[in-house]
Amino acid sequence: MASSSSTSLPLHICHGNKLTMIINRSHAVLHSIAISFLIYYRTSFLFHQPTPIIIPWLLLFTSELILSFIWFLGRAYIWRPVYRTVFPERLPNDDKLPAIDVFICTTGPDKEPTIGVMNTLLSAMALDYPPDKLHVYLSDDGGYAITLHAMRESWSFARWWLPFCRRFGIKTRCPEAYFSRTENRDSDSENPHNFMVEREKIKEQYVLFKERVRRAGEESKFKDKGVYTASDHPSCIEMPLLVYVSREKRTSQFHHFKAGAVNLRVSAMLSNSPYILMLDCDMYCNDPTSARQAMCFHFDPEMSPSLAFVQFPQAFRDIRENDIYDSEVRSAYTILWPGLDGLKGPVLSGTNFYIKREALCCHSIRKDIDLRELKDSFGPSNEFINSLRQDYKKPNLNDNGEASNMLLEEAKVLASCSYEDHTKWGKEVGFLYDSVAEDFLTGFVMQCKGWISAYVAPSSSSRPQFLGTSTTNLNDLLTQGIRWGSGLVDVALSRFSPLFYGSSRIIVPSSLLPPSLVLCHHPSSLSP
Ligand SMILES: O=c1ccn([C@@H]2O[C@H](COP(=O)(O)OP(=O)(O)O[C@H]3O[C@H](CO)[C@@H](O)[C@H](O)[C@H]3O)[C@@H](O)[C@H]2O)c(=O)[nH]1
Ligand SMILES: [Mn+2]
Repeated sequence: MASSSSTSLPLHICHGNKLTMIINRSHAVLHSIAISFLIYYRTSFLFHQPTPIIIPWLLLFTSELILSFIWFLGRAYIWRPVYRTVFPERLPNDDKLPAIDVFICTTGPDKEPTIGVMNTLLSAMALDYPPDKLHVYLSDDGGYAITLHAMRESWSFARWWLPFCRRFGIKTRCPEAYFSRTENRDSDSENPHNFMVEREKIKEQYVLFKERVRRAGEESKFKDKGVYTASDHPSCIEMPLLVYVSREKRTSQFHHFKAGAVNLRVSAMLSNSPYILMLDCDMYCNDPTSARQAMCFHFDPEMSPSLAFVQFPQAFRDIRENDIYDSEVRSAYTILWPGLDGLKGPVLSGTNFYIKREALCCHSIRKDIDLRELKDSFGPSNEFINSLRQDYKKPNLNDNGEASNMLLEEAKVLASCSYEDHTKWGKEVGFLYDSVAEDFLTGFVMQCKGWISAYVAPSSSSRPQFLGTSTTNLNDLLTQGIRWGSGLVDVALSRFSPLFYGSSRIIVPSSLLPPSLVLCHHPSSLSP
């Protein structure tokens, strides 16, 4: 529980449901007794009655033991489920809030429609947070000219959209979602006529913006990437506030998918905010107060020193009524994550989390640390190493919010694909490369190193903090399932295998969490 600096009232409270806990634990005890009897029965049969059917009997017993072990690991989830309530209105004044860098990742317009990505971008720019403390980076992993062009268009449209949202207290700050709603009672404006006139004006601008982006997408200069392709292009950076980043990609160098695309170095050069919000390009900010909700934990003097990230659930807006494939992954966000939150916190879930930059860069830089040692970890850039030494507090921008040409040149060097050679990026620093499930692996290693996390689900009366699109057809679902499964197998077989790596450092039952995630949540991932 945290107290705001101005009052003694807590910024957040954590409550568990005692009755659920008692029922869960009693059930676990009863079930364990039943399993013990079963094991006793099988063992005594094996010792006392040697029969010709010994092989099937042994096979059956082995499978029962494996299933019991998986069941045992899964108990960690229900051992101590907790729920959080936040009080963002008790945060200190805006001038005391820390800056936030928002990272939105996209791979290309073929799979991820440009206008959808721009909507996510606009919703992030419109977060209810001091505008000078919000920096939005679009990481375009394909390096598409159309994405950069659409981003410039979004910048122009944002000049209409952001003041409108702030003036009328609009809650749905993703323009597409806002204008496609029929009722539009989102504002409690005192002057409804004025509001409606203004709304129509903005809607007109939005339609024009969409049309310009659509037309540009059809132009050959944007369709044709010239000599470059999505996996072979140089780096490119545009700014300010809204920053376009496309890291360099070469076919000769492995790119490590999203983990490689999330470029912490470029943002350290420009804004260097102490907190980072990660977003998938199809996941927009549905509640503008999420940043302040996260700050309720990061401002907690007791929790903050070891708190790596605050995770929000993934909610989806395209779930069909029957959801036959469970695209909503409901059990994860309603049962498992609150269960993990009662222990050491939820696992990193790829998107919708506010993370401390320091947790991703491993450690704060001690003043006495050797420069050579720093360069071995972070690469040769002196500018980048200086940014670490500034303790993540001083943005490198001038009074107009602009970066010098020299800084932009340095940022390009940092975005090059060879910069990471012979450094610890991806091995110990940043998002880890050992698995395609970079989120799970990075979060798990962080927790092994002593960091904790918190989970904030929306209350029944409030709106989901983030809304996105899910996989609704079997083909996409299988592709995603295979990627997640193989990502977890990568982890299970890597030097970070949870069966060995975390166990000695995390106390039981927390140590059971990662292996239980692999075994219970994705048991298929262990099958060949
Ligand atoms: O090479 C890549 C691949 C993906 N992405 C981006 O990563 C995000 C997630 O990719 P997606 O293909 O949509 O994966 P999902 O399975 O929907 O995503 C879940 O699983 C991923 C791990 O497999 C996490 O990274 C995601 O945050 C999590 O939401 C998207 O914004 C992509 O644009 C890249 O930038 N580069
Ligand atoms: Mn996705």
